[in-house]
Amino acid sequence: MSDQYQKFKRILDNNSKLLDEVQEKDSFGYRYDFTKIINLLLYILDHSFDGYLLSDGKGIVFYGNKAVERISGIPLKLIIGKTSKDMLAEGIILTNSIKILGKNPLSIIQKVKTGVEVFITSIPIYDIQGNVVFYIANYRDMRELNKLKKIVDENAHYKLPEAFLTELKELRNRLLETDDIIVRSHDMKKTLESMIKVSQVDVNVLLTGESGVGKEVLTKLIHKYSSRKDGPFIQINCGAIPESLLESELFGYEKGAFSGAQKGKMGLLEVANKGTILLDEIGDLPLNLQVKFLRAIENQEFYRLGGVKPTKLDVRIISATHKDLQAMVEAGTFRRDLFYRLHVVNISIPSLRDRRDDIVPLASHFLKIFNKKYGTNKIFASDVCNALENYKWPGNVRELKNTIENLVIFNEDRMINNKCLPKHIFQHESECHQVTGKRSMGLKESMENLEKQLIIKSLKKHGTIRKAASALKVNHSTIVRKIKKYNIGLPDVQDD
Ligand SMILES: Nc1ncnc2c1ncn2[C@@H]1O[C@H](COP(=O)(O)OP(=O)(O)OP(=O)(O)O)[C@@H](O)[C@H]1O
Repeated sequence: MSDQYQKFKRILDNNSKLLDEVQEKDSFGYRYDFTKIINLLLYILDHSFDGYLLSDGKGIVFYGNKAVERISGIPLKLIIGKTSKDMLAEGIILTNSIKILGKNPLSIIQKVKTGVEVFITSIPIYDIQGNVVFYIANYRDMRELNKLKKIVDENAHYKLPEAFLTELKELRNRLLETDDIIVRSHDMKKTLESMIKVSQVDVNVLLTGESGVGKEVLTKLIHKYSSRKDGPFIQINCGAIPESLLESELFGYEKGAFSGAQKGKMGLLEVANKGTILLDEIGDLPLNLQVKFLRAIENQEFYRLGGVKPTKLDVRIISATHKDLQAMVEAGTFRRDLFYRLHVVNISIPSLRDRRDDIVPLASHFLKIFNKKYGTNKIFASDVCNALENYKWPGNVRELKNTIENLVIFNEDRMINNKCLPKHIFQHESECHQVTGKRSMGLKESMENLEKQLIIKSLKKHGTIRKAASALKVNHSTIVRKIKKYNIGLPDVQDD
């Protein structure tokens, strides 16, 4: 104690005069005056670069440090004594932040009346009965975070200090959480890094990936973190609109351009001016429109149907497809010149079966969403995770989302176990798939997967760990160790 105290004293002696006021010496050593210690803590908070807001269990702010004022540009006297609801009503904050006063830590981006965007992480503090007694909200300036990101992007070729990169990644993860996008697998993290990088450069992007992998949600992310974020985000599915309407939808038309055109109409390329347009299913764009579109990109302008005055094209084009455009080019069904215009950067989003580490976090995320939507409180049994991870998910994240919604709606019991899952989920399960699946697993990972599957099967078949161990011709302790290693759930198995 006294060593620690001396160390603390030395640091403070060098930095401030406060310590003399904090301590009161008695005959046994040092006694502390807690009022003074709290003052010391507040002194430290006031000299912190990050902002801190403390509110009571009802969300009424009782303390804010100087950095909150510096970051938000709002005087503290307008904040202290108020809840976020009061601040929203008074126009001090422009986005509703009530959800940060929940039972769990949460991060949000909040816009305040000075126009500044603040990244807030709120952490509830509990008493021993589990009631929230107060909240600590950590304030960070989005401009600072974006500056940090820019430095990293611009200096990607230099080796930056590890701690700096770790912090940046952590911030990116937290930003993602505010966007409700779940990314845990290594491959998807890499894809996301490319997305964030490309969001900073105003180039056309071609996103490839099977249906339901998340092309649309990730396109919105590119738009949101780009310099066009204040412009519109427009989306059109080229495959869903009849060919006869697609041209006027994209390019617009002038009055009298065709019978029935009593008034002129803007096309989506014009509506998206200064923003981003997502052309989904670009492989379905008919050849005649491919020509017109190419011309628009090359000339940076286009004509409405029946129009004689050109309209400026100032949009970032993100095209998405689950088709093999390169093969279509070779087959002559997609123009090569347009392909190269759209494909300045190509980002390929892996199928869900090739990023199995994302499956359970996504399933838990959707369970939370649908529990909230339907007012339920369903939970997964541990065996469900294995089944979900082993299924091929041909419809990718969309199929997983629909499956979880169905389970929440139709499952009678609170606990969702393997028996509740649709039968087809088990039809694809086989060790062979584990070893020869499309994702290129290393030999070690493939062997481990196979080992895990064999243990699960043997446990299911024999019902006890000892019998399963005997069937697999290994010791009981080996199976126990591997159950732990692979996190295998044991609802119906006895530890004999
Ligand atoms: N990483 C993710 N985190 C959370 N939700 C996701 C994620 N990826 C996809 N989703 C959800 O899955 C569904 C399908 O995603 P999305 O529409 O982006 O796929 P897509 O690749 O554009 O599909 P399509 O090619 O059929 O248009 C959406 O409801 C989306 O919100």
